[in-house]
Parts: sequence; C-alpha cells; structure tokens
Amino acid sequence: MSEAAAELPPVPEQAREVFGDRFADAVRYAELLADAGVGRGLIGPREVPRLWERHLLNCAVLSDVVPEGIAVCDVGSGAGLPGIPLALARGDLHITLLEPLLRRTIFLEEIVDVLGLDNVTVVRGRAEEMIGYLPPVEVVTARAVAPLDRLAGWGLPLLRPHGEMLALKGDTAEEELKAARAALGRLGAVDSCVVQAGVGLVDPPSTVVRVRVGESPGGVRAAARRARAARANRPVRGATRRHR
Ligand SMILES: C[S@@+](CC[C@H](N)C(=O)[O-])C[C@H]1O[C@@H](n2cnc3c(N)ncnc32)[C@H](O)[C@@H]1O
Repeated sequence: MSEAAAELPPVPEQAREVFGDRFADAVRYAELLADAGVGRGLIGPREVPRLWERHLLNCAVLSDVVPEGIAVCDVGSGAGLPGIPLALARGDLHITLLEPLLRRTIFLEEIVDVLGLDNVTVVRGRAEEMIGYLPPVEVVTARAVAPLDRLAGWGLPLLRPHGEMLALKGDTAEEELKAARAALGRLGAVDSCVVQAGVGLVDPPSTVVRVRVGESPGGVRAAARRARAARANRPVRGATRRHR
C-alpha cells in the first residue's frame, strides 16, 4: 500500500446505504483512487483523507436528481468523478465518461474493468468536439470542469430535447447561475435552478446547478458544425469502448 493510501479514512456508515450491493466496489474504487490515482497524479494526496465525504458520497448523491434508466454523459470525468460513483449507485443508468486526457482515460478503462461496470463507456475527447458525434443523452453531469457559461456551451448541445445538465458546484452556485443566465438562454435553456442532493445523507448536501433545455437545444447546429470542423483538423483520438 502506498503512503497516500494509508491515509484513507474509515468507510462512513452512509456508504452502505448509498452504494447498496455495489458497496464493496465503491470501497475498491476509493482504494484505487488513493493508491494508483494519487501515484499517477490524477488526484492530490491531500484529497485522500476526505475521499469519501468530499468525493465518492458527494458525487453518488447526484443519484437523487437523475431519472431512472436513462443515458448520462459525464463531461470532464478526470479520475471518474462524478461518473463512477453514480454508475455504482445506479446500475440502471448508461453512463459515458468523457475525458480528453489519455492517462486519465487509461485509468478510467482500468477502473471500469476492475469494477466490472458494464453500464459505463469511456470516450476520449473534448466535449465541444463530440457534439453531433456522441448520441445525445438525457442528462449531462460535470464537476470542476469549467465556469457554468462555458460548461453549458459544451454540455447543453450534447443533450436530447428536454434533457438536463447537472453541474456539481460549491457555495458560489447561485452567483454563477445568475451570471450565466443570459448565456444559458442563448443556448436553449428553458429552466435553471440550484438544488441540494443527498439531504440527510451527506453533510453538507451537494449543491447542484440544474439546467433544462427545451425542444431544441439552441446553438446545437452551429456547435455541431464547429465540432465537425475541429474533428476534421484533429481526429477523435482513442476508441469508443462499450463494456458489456
Ligand atoms: C479539475 S478536473 C475535474 C475532474 C473530475 N470531474 C472531478 O471532479 O474530480 C477537470 C477535468 O475536465 C477535463 N476537461 C477539460 N476541458 C475539457 C473539455 N473541453 N471537454 C471535456 N473535458 C474537459 C480535464 O481533462 C480534467 O480531467
């Protein structure tokens, strides 16, 4: 065990409730993050003592606001947050982990294999280049990827009509939403608000900016044109991999 992995705190009681029959896999994921994740520079060693509260549980409780049996795209998944905890908590979802950096997608592929996550696909690429290339999804998730207006420019065009983007944000969520409202409108958002997830389960609850698009997510055609041009100059790297 690495020095960082030795810092892993005891598993909190709520983890059993949140992860249900995938509890043991969630523990394994925490261990892999603390060990290989830190060793390969995908997560800071200082995060290890708070891996459960601040990362695994905080992300898994997104489950509260995700409908059943739908397709989700986690934009800028990094070491798998929030996509992996969500996939563990919710075997009914089909989750694509979208991440541009090769060493991160390699780690994600390994995690998917080790945990036997047959509801997860790893795709290497930048969100703005995937518009019109990835099948549209009902929900886009993201944490710590970009300010809300930029994130919306990448995430909303990946949605189906009436889909939602769920962005995990901190204390500045209301402020960010206020500042981004005009941009969201131009991108076809018809509703946006800040909600709490995991109330009574995690303390503090996770703060989620929820942005819903209408019948036709605005700017999709133009964004798809830009994405096609970007892909033509820089072909999509790596393969889309479906785990069954
Ligand atoms: C600060 S990390 C956050 C990772 C993870 N979501 C988390 O919360 O730990 C931001 C991630 O977004 C990815 N990223 C940056 N620009 C992106 C883009 N245009 N499309 C998709 N992912 C992007 C980066 O490669 C990186 O893995």
